[in-house]
Amino acid sequence: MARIDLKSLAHSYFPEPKGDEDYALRRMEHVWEDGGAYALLGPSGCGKTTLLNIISGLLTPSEGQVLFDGKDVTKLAPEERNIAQVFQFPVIYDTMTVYENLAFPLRNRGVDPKRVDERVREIAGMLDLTGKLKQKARGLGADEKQTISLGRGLVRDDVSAILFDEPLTVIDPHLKWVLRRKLKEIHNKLRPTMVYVTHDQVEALTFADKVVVMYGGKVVQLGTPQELFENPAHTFVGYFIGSPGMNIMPCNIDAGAAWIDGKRIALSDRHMEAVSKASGQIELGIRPEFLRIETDSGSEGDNGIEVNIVKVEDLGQYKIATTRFGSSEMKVKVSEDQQITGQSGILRFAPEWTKLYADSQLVA
Ligand SMILES: Nc1ncnc2c1ncn2[C@@H]1O[C@H](COP(=O)(O)OP(=O)(O)OP(=O)(O)O)[C@@H](O)[C@H]1O
Repeated sequence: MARIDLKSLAHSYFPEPKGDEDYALRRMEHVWEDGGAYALLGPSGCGKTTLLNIISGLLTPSEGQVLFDGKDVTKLAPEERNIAQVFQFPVIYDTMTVYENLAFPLRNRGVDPKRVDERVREIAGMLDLTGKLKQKARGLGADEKQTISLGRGLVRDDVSAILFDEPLTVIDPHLKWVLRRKLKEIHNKLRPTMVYVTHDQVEALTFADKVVVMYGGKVVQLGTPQELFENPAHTFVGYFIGSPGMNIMPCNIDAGAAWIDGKRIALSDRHMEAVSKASGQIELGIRPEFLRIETDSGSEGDNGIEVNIVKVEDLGQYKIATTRFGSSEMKVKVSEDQQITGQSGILRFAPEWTKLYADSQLVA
């Protein structure tokens, strides 16, 4: 498997791009480690497929290079790149058995029959296809056919990378969950370099060691699921990751505090120092998990503000309280055993989890 380097990579579908807005992919510089499981995550139109197609060779980037283990593959066609690909819909031969389908990528390259047999049985075992090896693919359901496609993608152990383009779209929700876990297990066992495109954060966060979050043609953060949760580098990552997403609101900075709708939220020296060097629109962000609501007694103090509680949704293992002050709203994740009485309370901010953004970029 290979390390993938994206060097000064950018792509515009226009022959003469005039500005940033003409780029489907804005300039990026990344190293994706050999044996890593990467998810490309982002909303429709953010450039995921463009990036995947550049890595697979279906598309030649208008700028920059793609290297596999240091070798420049930018101009090579997909078949010259030694990669495996799994698409949204099954790519299998209906007239072949499941065994033959799984064996195909290996036989096609003249792999020794004994090795073919070992490998087919190993992958079939991992994907629960062993009992179906002798069946023709034609009679199988869409889920099973797509599972075979995954198997065909995984069966070679000599590819530089395995690229998955929303591979679980056609799979029913329960099996989706099972296959996601299986892909993760297979990755842990075989350590191929995997790149997995999805717009589903749960899929990305359960599958990947590193998630590449894309927005508006840019990689806005590349990090572990924990990093994306704890330290969103961009307000989009705050919104997009988490359920509900981060509370993010414009604020003014003055006298050692952030001011939102006339309410004062004390900031640390670290916040103040970083924000003093920043310019642009300043926003405060805090995840619902790092806010507390007190409804019994207490006063605002340094890290609390008085709020109205406008809604409490009980989601079983926890509740989400929607609080309002002035025209601002913040959501709070509350444990299932906390009783919320009354219609007002004190909303408390954990200072270490209070983030400041300048023009959407994290500053502290
Ligand atoms: N062949 C093309 N010609 C011109 N513009 C294109 C082409 N393919 C994609 N685009 C544009 O490039 C941008 C990125 O598209 P891309 O398909 O890479 O996004 P995506 O994140 O994969 O979206 P989706 O999840 O909907 O597939 C979009 O603005 C899209 O309209």
